[in-house]
Amino acid sequence: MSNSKVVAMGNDHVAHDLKFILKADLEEMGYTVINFGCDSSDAVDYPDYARKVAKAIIDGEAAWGVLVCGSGLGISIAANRYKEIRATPVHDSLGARLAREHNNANVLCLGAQTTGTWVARDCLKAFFATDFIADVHGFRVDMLKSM
Ligand SMILES: O=C[C@H](O)[C@H](O)[C@H](O)COP(=O)(O)O
Repeated sequence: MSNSKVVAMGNDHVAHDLKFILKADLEEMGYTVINFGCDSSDAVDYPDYARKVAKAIIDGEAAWGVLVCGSGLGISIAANRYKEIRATPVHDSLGARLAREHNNANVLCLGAQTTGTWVARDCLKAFFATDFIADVHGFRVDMLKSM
């Protein structure tokens, strides 16, 4: 079965509320969501959740990831430790669109403390509505793969 409509989600304790909102949006958009995140305010460590989502993508369980922490920064740094992951922190829908068009990002990172709920939802929609423009930008993404 194709995993192209499967999204792995991960988040820390700061971001469980936003995670559930984005999960519902993704399901409404027709995606199956695997929730690897934490579901409460009890303190956890964002690298653990970035690792779970990266592993799901590397193992072929999901094609996409959405990671949310306070800033969207720590969790993106953690996810980008994995060669197969192109995780981009995004703060508006233009950034979300360019992350797909130019960078072929496979993981969207959002900050629950830095991006309002409606902007985050807008970013999500833009990210998942946009295709990579491989014929123009593919050679640079290939360069990333070889680094
Ligand atoms: O980049 C890291 C994230 O913003 C974390 O959500 C944040 O560091 C968690 O901080 P605290 O444990 O103070 O809630």
